[in-house]
Amino acid sequence: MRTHFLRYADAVLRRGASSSQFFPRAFSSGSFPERKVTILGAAGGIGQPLSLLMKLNPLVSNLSLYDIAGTPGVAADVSHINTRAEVEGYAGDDQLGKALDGSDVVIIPAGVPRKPGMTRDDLFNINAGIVKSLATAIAKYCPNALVNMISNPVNSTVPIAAEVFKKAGTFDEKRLFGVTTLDVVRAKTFYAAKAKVPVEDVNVSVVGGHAGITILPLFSQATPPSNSLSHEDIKALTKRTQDGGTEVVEAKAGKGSATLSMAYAGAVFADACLKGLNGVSDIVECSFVQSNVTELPFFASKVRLGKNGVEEVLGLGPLSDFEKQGLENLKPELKASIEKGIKFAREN
Ligand SMILES: NC(=O)C1=CN([C@@H]2O[C@H](COP(=O)(O)OP(=O)(O)OC[C@H]3O[C@@H](n4cnc5c(N)ncnc54)[C@H](O)[C@@H]3O)[C@@H](O)[C@H]2O)C=CC1
Ligand SMILES: O=C([O-])CC(=O)C(=O)O
Repeated sequence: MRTHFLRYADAVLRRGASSSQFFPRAFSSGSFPERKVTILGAAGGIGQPLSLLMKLNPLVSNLSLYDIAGTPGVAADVSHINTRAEVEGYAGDDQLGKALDGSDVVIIPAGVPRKPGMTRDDLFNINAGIVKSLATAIAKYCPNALVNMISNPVNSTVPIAAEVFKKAGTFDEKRLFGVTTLDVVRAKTFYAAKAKVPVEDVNVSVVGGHAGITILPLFSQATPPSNSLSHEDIKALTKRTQDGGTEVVEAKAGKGSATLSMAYAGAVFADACLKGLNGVSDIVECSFVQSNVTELPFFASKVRLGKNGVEEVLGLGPLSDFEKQGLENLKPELKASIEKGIKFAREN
């Protein structure tokens, strides 16, 4: 599915078109409602390219960029791009409330990234506290916003945010999302290359969580289907998708983890949330949400997005024996990560 802003970005890249030349009348900013999007961690490796991509999105009327430092520069920079969104930069704790006030969507890529040899869970000690304080501010200043959690470990940071919101009396399970879109982006890319099908036609669901074996791509349901892939091919594609983050961490050799592909994935997911809010029908993306799909309280699967956030959490569909086994294998680790997040939020 092509999004408006991706079509726009494509056109800008291919034709060098200005926004006024490119936007067909139906897509001109006047036809979309006002939407404020706030990025917490906007001066970071993900935050900066994500700020750029959200500035290109015609569904955004106000783009609020917050970090502990450095955001005025990022904001001044992207604000010169001649697209709809008005940009504000906010730095430091005392500006957090203003940054969040009136937000429709809050995207959180705040926190430390991995270095080689680390797991995502190794980030817990630092990122859990960051996420808890940011979630506390969201509960206070924009309790109705859709929250897109990028900060790792997602399998724990989403339950932390949920606990904070419950304590504040603002929790709405329809409005809290762990962003697992990068797993889907990777699965699509790797599948297309192996199955030799055009990547833009490929659809693959990725379910479970967002770390190692908890990432479970459902290649048996991939479209277009491929008869040419052996069981060994599927196993290798699954492993590569599960290890995609580590592949980037190792290639960056100490300089962080995926930032550009994550910014793309974050922009795709935020765009889907905005379309849902605006009443566009049949917007479906995978996300780590409160769920009854399995016995685990949070689980990533396909989710239909609507005017209030999650409209429907979709089931898993028919699984291959390999995927059924993968599902059973991931449950203990995912359960432990969820419980770790809940315990942290309750005790701190
Ligand atoms: N969900 C996913 O698929 C992915 C998640 N990630 C995660 O995203 C997070 C960010 O990664 P990068 O951007 O590469 O890291 P980075 O270190 O480049 O940027 C993080 C930013 O967060 C800011 N920050 C720290 N504490 C903050 C606070 N209390 N309030 C606001 N901002 C704060 C920092 O100042 C920094 O600018 C990491 O936890 C990483 O593991 C990364 C890739 C994919
Ligand atoms: O691997 C990491 O640490 C960052 C991440 O979540 C990803 O790239 O999927």
